[in-house]
Amino acid sequence: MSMNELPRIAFIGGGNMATAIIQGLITSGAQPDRILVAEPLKQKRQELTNQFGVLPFPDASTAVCDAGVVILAVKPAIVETVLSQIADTLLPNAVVISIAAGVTIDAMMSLLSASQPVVRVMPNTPALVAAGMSVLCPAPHTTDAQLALATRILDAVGQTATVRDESLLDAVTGLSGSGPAYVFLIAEALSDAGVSCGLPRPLADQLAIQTLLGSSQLMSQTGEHPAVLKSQVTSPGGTTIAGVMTLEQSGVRGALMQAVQAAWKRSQELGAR
Ligand SMILES: NC(=O)C1=CN([C@@H]2O[C@H](COP(=O)(O)OP(=O)(O)OC[C@H]3O[C@@H](n4cnc5c(N)ncnc54)[C@H](OP(=O)(O)O)[C@@H]3O)[C@@H](O)[C@H]2O)C=CC1
Ligand SMILES: O=C(O)[C@@H]1CCC=N1
Repeated sequence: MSMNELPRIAFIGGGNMATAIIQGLITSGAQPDRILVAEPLKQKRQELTNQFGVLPFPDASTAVCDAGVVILAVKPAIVETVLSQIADTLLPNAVVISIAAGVTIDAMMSLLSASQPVVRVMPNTPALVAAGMSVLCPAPHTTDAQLALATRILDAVGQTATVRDESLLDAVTGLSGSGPAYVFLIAEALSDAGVSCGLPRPLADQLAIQTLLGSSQLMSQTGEHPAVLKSQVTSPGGTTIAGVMTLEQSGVRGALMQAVQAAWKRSQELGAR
């Protein structure tokens, strides 16, 4: 299926994640006039239309009436309100994709007809530059073809993986969903460190960002384990092992593990509400 053959896609909510996915779809060749966006804020609707040529709607129920895919990209707390708004106008075969953290398939199904295809997805913001990571979990009654359609949409903005055990999505949220924030925090800290050692800020920013990017590409392209690549940087008695030792002494590994676990638990709490 080429991008031009995708069904009409309605986004409910035109915020950060919706913008990232829309950008990826259009870059991959999707037709802007087959993408509909329901967004209450007039200025945001206008910006999306001006930037991408997508069709703007002030309310969700009109946007979904002839959409084959509906992507729920609103805050978790209002997913159920939106589902109640669209339940009557949704096409029976429209694939409902929710990217909301912690909103379970059961919670969604309680507001939809029992045969409505549903896929829950956890994406991340690098989708904006087609380097996202999205993990999909289909509802048990969703067909392979419907899952393949959802996968195709998310493939446009980066890599995809599928899990069948929905509870794993909380861990996915803690790692790849929230993970970009941890990486940005690390980049900021590395740049600050460079400045503290006398580097001008623009150069420190460039070094921090390119070091993270280059190291990620090296891991991804060689397929080598991070521990092997780390050992290639650490010369015996050299500079790197001195830096690594202070990171170990400050418990950086434990801190990162605790961060992922805290986000995992928060996702479980959101799902239990
Ligand atoms: N940001 C991220 O990194 C990730 C986010 N997610 C999930 O994606 C979802 C969206 O997050 P994000 O894009 O960051 O949030 P945003 O706040 O940027 O986007 C949500 C948008 O929905 C709009 N909205 C509110 N009510 C309605 C409604 N009734 N109908 C249509 N649109 C409405 C909001 O408008 P207004 O501003 O006027 O309220 C806002 O523009 C969340 O559920 C989050 O859990 C998942 C993975 C990663
Ligand atoms: O912080 C959040 O709740 C959302 C979900 C994952 C990333 N952002």
